[in-house]
Amino acid sequence: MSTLTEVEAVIVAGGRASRMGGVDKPALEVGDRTMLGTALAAVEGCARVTVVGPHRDDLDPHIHQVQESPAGTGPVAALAAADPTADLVVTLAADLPFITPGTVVALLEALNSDAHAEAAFAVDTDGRLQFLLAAWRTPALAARLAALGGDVANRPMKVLLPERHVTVPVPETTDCDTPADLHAARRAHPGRIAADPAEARRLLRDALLPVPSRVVPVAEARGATLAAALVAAEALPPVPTSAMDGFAVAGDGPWVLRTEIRYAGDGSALTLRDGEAARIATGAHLPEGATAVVRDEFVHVDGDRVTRLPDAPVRDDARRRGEDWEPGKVLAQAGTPVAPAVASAAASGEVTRLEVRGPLRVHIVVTGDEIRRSGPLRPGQTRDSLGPVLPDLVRWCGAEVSGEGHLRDTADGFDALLSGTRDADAVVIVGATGGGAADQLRGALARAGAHTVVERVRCKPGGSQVAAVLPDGRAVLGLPGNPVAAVATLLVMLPAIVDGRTGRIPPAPLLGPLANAEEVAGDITRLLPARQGTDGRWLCDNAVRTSHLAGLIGRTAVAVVPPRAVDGDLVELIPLPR
Ligand SMILES: Nc1nc2c(c(=O)[nH]1)N[C@H]1C(S)=C(S)[C@@H](COP(=O)(O)OP(=O)(O)OC[C@H]3O[C@@H](n4cnc5c(N)ncnc54)[C@H](O)[C@@H]3O)O[C@H]1N2
Ligand code: MOO
Repeated sequence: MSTLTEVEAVIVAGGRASRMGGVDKPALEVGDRTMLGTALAAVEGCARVTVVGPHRDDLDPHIHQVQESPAGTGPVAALAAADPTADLVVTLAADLPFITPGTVVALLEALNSDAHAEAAFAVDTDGRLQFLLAAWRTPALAARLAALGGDVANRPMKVLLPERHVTVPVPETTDCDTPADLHAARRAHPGRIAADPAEARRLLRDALLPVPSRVVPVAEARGATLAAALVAAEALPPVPTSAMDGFAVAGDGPWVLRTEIRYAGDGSALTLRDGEAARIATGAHLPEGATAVVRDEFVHVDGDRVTRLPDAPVRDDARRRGEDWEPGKVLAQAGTPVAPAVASAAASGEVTRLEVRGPLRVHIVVTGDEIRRSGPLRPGQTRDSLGPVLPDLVRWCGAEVSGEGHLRDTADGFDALLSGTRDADAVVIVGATGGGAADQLRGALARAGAHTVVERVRCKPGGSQVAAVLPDGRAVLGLPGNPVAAVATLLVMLPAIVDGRTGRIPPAPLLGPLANAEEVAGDITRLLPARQGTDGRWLCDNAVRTSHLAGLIGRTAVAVVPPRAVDGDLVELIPLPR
């Protein structure tokens, strides 16, 4: 067979996947790399590799990048844009998480084994032809494209099918078109031990698919994430307005004072003729004919005569229509949380409804036969010191509580929990990450068809946490039972679930310099209660009892202290609720 050095590869990696909430499908991770990364690995060694789609800054510079025109017009347009020149070309999609270099070799061998064949196509286990997973004689592909006479946009791949072709059974053809496909592909890969909390967050965020968006009145959007940009519907100000208490004037002055006074909220008709002035209040709309506003401090009024003071600066104290923005101005991009400023800017821009995802609805469960919420403790029981405060912590992370419960340590109970909380977007389970209880949680996750994203994290406390995704997209976060570990893990991980499921752009972490790093840093990342000293540096508590939250009293944040940190290092600070 030919060596790969005579072969080009074209990877079709376009557009936003509409069936997956508009995510960038080639960038989704399955296993330990993106699906585009899997495609690139499969064609490594080819003479030239072309990726067709939106430009990706993170690709190796030797990879050729082109975009079909217009963008998003399908695979035929993408192949036309790639324009390969080597004798042979391998084409593949960027949503095939199981293809390998062997898949590519099998296609090329099949093509070479039949001198008359113009192309070799993969067929899946059901015998269906995979048009994009193919090897072509490049002139044959060029001829098929030329025969379309430039009409390549949004054409089905079958228009390229040459009469003389061979097929190759390829078991790795499973593609990822829907969330269910993606979920099934990911389940085939084991969960990971994350190197630190930052990696755990990234893995979880990337494994989650956004919930469907909805259009709601602004007041109902608080706490959600914008799914579409907030675009001003009206100019601000919509009409010329006075910025000061003073006089609306027409012309250069001096002016004759009209008896009418222009108050804010006054919409009556008033027209100034050249040489006239009228008293006006801050926020009032300018009368017709007004050329400027002069504030009280800059004029002298004598009867009905108004003159500008000789040393007063000549300045217009009016706000002009559109001075702040014109209609169509993007006030906040998609992915922005609907915080008070966003809701307020929507009001200023005359926008009454927003397209949003979320707020994230979280179902909270504490587990453990020994845990008791209220009433006197019986022998063997432990007071539930987490259940009463978890709702506050969940809301602090920017989510809503859709339900709460206490679960006994039985397999049935865990199964019922996972199948019965479908109105939630995420399930937070406390105290089932280690020992026997963990088997209940992991067993129930396996029976429910979950994909475990994070199996453990290299950090202390919180190392035993589990994060998984259920087939319907719900996130499951298993928090360690020790209360300090549970709180630290929740504060680190729940915001990542909000990001992943609502499409929120991850907020930049809050950073601060450490005061006593050398005392508290260990071999793995530590999550420690911290407070700010008078010199502005952050002091961490080294010896923290994890069985109660009293150690968090008077502390402002949980510091994420990386291994071998030194004094003065900037570290992430996760604010604690006040
Ligand atoms: N042999 C080992 N045992 C444990 C290890 C270990 O590495 N080897 N790790 C310890 C650490 S660290 C943690 S954290 C816990 C994690 O265990 P689970 O997530 O399964 O949690 P539980 O065993 O159910 O509970 C641990 C601890 O916390 C108390 N707890 C649980 N829920 C509450 C609540 N709502 N309010 C107050 N206290 C709660 C529970 O009674 C236990 O004392 O495993 C350690 N063991
Ligand atoms: O895993 Mo435990 O969470 O270290 O405290």
